Amino acid sequence: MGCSARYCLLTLTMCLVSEQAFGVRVMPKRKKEAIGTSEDQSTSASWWQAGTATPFRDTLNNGFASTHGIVQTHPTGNDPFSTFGTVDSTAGPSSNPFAQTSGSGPLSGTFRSNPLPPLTRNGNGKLGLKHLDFTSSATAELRRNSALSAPDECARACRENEPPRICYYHFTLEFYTVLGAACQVCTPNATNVVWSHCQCVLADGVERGILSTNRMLPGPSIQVCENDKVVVDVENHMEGMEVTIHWHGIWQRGSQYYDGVPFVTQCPIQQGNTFRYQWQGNAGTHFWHAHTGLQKLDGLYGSIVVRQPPSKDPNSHLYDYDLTTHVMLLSDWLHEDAAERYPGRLAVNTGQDPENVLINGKGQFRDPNTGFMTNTPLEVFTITPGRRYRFRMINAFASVCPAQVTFEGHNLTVIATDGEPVQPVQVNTIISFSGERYDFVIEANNIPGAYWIQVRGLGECGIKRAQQLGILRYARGPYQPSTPSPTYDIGIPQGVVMNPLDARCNEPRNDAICVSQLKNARHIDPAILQDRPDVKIFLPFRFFVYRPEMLFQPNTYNRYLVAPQGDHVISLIDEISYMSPPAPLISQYDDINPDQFCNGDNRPADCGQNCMCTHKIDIPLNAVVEIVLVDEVQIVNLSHPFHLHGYAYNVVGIGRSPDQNVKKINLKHALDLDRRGLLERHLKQGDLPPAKDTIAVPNNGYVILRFRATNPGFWLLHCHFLFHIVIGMNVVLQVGTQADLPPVPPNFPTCGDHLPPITAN
Ligand SMILES: CC(=O)NCCc1ccc(O)c(O)c1
Repeated sequence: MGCSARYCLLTLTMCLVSEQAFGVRVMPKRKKEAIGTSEDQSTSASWWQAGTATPFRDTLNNGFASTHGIVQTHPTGNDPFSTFGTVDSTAGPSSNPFAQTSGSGPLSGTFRSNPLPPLTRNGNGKLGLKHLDFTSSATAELRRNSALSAPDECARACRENEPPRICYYHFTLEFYTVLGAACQVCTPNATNVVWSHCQCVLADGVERGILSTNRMLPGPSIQVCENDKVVVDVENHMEGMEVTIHWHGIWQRGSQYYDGVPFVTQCPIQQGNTFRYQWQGNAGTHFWHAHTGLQKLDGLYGSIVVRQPPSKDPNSHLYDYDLTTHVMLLSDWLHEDAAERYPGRLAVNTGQDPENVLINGKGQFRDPNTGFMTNTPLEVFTITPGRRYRFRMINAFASVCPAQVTFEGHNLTVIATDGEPVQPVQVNTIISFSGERYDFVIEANNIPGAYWIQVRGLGECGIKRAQQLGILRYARGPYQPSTPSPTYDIGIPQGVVMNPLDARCNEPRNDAICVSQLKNARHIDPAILQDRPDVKIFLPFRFFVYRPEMLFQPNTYNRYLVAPQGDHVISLIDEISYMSPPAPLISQYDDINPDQFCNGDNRPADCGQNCMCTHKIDIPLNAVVEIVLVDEVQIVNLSHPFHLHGYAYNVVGIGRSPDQNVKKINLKHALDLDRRGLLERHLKQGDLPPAKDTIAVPNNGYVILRFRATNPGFWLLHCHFLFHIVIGMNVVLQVGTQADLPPVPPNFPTCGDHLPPITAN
């Protein structure tokens, strides 16, 4: 019964499963013993009942999810409904459920003996040792080195004068499965942070192969305090695959070689190898993801939260809680490997638009053909009446769809974007693009109950009407919202929108707020606002559309993407399509043939319309840099989000052509507008352009960014849409020279071509 070729209705699957892994429902008491968690566990039995979208538990009151603990910014308040109490200096070890197994306090700086959940029993009632095997390498490292702190010790309230920690993580990357056999052993019961108690990945209830980190989706969350050192051992067990991990939003000052860009800052990590990343985090909401190939879209991502003492956050007075569980990672989701969509097909499953959207890896899916809906758990965020909560939203989409987030019955006060604080603005809906983060405060000031959270995929996602729901639940209130579930077409009213798609940013309006209208909550280097920057770079970008006869000429093998309408395209920035060099710029610069490099001023001879080379622009250290990104994409209605590694830049202007006669903006027109002083720049005394590291260039428009190039390195600037990266929408900014960079650590892996002389027998 029940299983179509492509997916199983979870109800049926889980009914089967429950017979094997029983106890969950039939013998709740034994289940309780077996899993050794809080009594609330038994409620989880109800979630697979057919036909309902009942979320089965709340993320605050669960057992092992307590690795999340609770991080509170103001140690005076106590959340009366939290099971584990709040983390504050007076709470001592008991605030940390793992710490209960030992005697030393959380500030001792030494690793305590038992970082693992208690041993579990398997279905036969025997002790299952699986968990020990699973985390053995992490455990071993932590045991060996007493200077290291475990992930749950690092996810804490931050205070001034506390010594920094060294926070250790071990990521095991594997091929894995949604609804795999692990789901016969257990059902996940929480938003897991670092180690999942249960290795069953449910996603949206549709079976598929994925790539996973520690058998979790999303992968582990890294939550630390500013000045902590983060150490992540990435162990690659994806057969036949290489990988790098990029720490999106982390500036990597002094650790430039750990930025995770293949062939720019490192050789990719080979199968069977472990690569140790070490960095110190700048404060804010960030995330990590694979930067190689299409792996991110198959599941290799997770959140990063770098907290500060409240005294250092200009908006800390606006919220009472900054919980480890109130991270909201949005991802788009396919029901097949991403590689099925690249270079792309002409007949079935065309284009690159996702089937679904996930919130923290959770969601449900409605089969458009049968109308059946899976009933996997939705994400639930629990709040207490009267309190104000900081939410940290991460757009980890890979496709071109913007994500629109709306909370039923609650305003959102935006207080930060891409990790950088802004002066608070109140909105009802946030539209975000791949790579962006928005932090907002929600006050639990409505009638205690359960409220819908709606995340709609816009743009191309409108074709499949991809959306996902979550629940904002008042503690001790009902689990199920009283209103009908919002649909794609009849959703929660959007109200005032952060980041409107029309990008009308330079006129008064009360229905929307553009990013360029946000005000930085921090001081701005006056040099940023000077009339003339030291370096000014116009970067137009577009697609090149191949004629098939050109693309499929015998003995040529140019890359391409089959776009939704069937065009075969590559990406161009300043008429160049980025190609990776054969070895990393940062560690093996001299191994690279200088002819490999190019830029607008140095185009290789006879480089045609599809010019492919390693696009690199040199920038003097400490220069004030202005970049004008100009959307030259014809026809399609896309806004491309550009991400810069190594920096947060100031967004000094967003706009479209003021010239009514111009149908399509291009480089020539943008240069002309600039000469006439008609490009929008907020550089007046007292202007406070917000700092970001990812910004959408409006369709048929431009964005102007500025930064002072104080961080030397090789920094990728690129469209964050995954399929645009692989067809070349990237450029490397080389800031300073090799002499300005720290040397790579000893035995840094090397790679490159192997082309020895051909020997005759
Ligand atoms: C004429 C033209 O520029 N065609 C490109 C269309 C395109 C390319 C890539 C995408 O991801 C997409 O959605 C659409």
